[in-house]
Amino acid sequence: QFLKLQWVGKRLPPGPTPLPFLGNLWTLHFRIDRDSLSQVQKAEIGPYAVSDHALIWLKLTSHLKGRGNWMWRYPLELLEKTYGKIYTLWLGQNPAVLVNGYEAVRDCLISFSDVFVLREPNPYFLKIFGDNGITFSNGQLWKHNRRFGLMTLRNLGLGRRNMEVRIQEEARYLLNNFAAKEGRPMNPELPLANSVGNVICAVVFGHRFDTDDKLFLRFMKVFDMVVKFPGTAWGKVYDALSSLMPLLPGPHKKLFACWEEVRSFVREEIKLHQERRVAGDPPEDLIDYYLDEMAKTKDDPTSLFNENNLNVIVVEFFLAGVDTTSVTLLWALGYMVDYPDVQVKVQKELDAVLEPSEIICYEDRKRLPYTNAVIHELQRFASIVQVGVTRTSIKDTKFKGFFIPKGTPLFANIDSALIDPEHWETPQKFNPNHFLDEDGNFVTKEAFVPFSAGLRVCMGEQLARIELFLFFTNLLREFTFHLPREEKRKITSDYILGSTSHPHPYQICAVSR
Ligand code: HEM
Repeated sequence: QFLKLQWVGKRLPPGPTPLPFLGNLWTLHFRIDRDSLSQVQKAEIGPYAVSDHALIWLKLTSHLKGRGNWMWRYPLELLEKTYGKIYTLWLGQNPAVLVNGYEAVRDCLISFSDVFVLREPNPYFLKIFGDNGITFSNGQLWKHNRRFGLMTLRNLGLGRRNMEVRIQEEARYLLNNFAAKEGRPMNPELPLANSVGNVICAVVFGHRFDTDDKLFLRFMKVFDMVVKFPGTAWGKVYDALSSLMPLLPGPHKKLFACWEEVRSFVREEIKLHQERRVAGDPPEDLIDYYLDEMAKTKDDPTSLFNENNLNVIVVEFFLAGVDTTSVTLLWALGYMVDYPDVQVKVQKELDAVLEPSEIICYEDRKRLPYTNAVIHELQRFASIVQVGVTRTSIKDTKFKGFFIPKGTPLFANIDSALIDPEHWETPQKFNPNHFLDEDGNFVTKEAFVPFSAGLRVCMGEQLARIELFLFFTNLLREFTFHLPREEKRKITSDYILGSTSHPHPYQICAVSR
């Protein structure tokens, strides 16, 4: 096996020598630490948990103690020093190429966009989604579904009841929810997830749910479970032994029942839309748009519009759009508590520019350069998707002088671009000045790529940006956030590394201003 690894490795970019079975886990400072394992299992996991082997190992290495923040960056930085910006890591018995630094990441995602465009099939999501949807599909179907998704998001951004208006409404519900706590300590995680979940409900179903609606709460809870599963030890066993697992008892059986519940919730919504829909009425949400396309192409045997595909696309919008955005907001409140001077400065700007009862619009970001810079900086620094989502090469490829065989998993390390010292003055420090010029004007930065780039760039980027801006500004205008009196810790100094990195659960007080 050792010789086999050596032989296969010869064709790939350089990297540390892999050991049989373990590959390069030792290089990643891997050790099985009971604490880490249980934290990983408990971790809230977002859309990209899947079975990305690298993420699993990175997760396990992330809780090593004694080196301060951003543990997993450290071994990757060491590897970069030894092997350069592009190297191979053996994650167990599977090789993966890591591409580091903004320039190489950009070339990989943009110049080679049509080459590194495939997603690796994943047993867990393959079983649930089959060949449908956007995030895990490839080829013609991916293009077709992505085009439909983008067109729908664009259309929903227009008109009187557009997405911005819906988010403004949702922000008001969130403010009421926080205000009801009257400054007592609370964990903001669930209210944030429910609000962001309701924005996706507005996009796909055309309506929101009361946050005490039992059906909605059950949906969010079951959904949370199915999303978390791939990050658990059992989830990893499932992916490793996927052909055997259907024959064996275990928690995965329960999980697939949960998936069925999620899908039947969505099926019910589709049915309601079908019953209610009057031909010729303007479509109001993603399901309406899709049903119209299905009706238009019903006599075309080659049409890719079908109900199963619709169901998966709807589920994927929750999968990709809830955890990512709500976790970013969770970090946002954590940074405001940890950096009270930044919080005060944001509030001063909001007070100076906006009337107290003025409805905040996304356009207002242009009048609020400091606040806008803070939102960008916290996205950069929180770096929630870490190394990014795996791609594979569509063909044998020469990339920056290295041979990448067809089908090799590859990570364009987004995090390495977000902390590239060539592009950021103080890459390892939370510093809103990264996005301000000397006169305090907001400046964009090309290395700011939290949504990735190229053909597979995040489809919900615009929606997420509007959500982050409106939720953040509304919350900061209304409340001052601080730790409960008896607590002294820093919220943002540590994190749980799931598929998105989360702060450890925390309690804060939202005191009305
Ligand atoms: C702060 C929030 C968000 C962040 C940081 C984020 C980040 C990302 C990243 C890094 C990718 C992978 C792109 C690649 O493969 O290179 C991605 C893909 C995707 N995102 Fe987001 N995302 C966010 C919110 C959303 C929202 C709100 C939606 C809802 C519509 C969404 C929908 C998607 C979809 C459908 C994909 C798959 C695209 C494809 O494979 O073609 N995301 N996102």
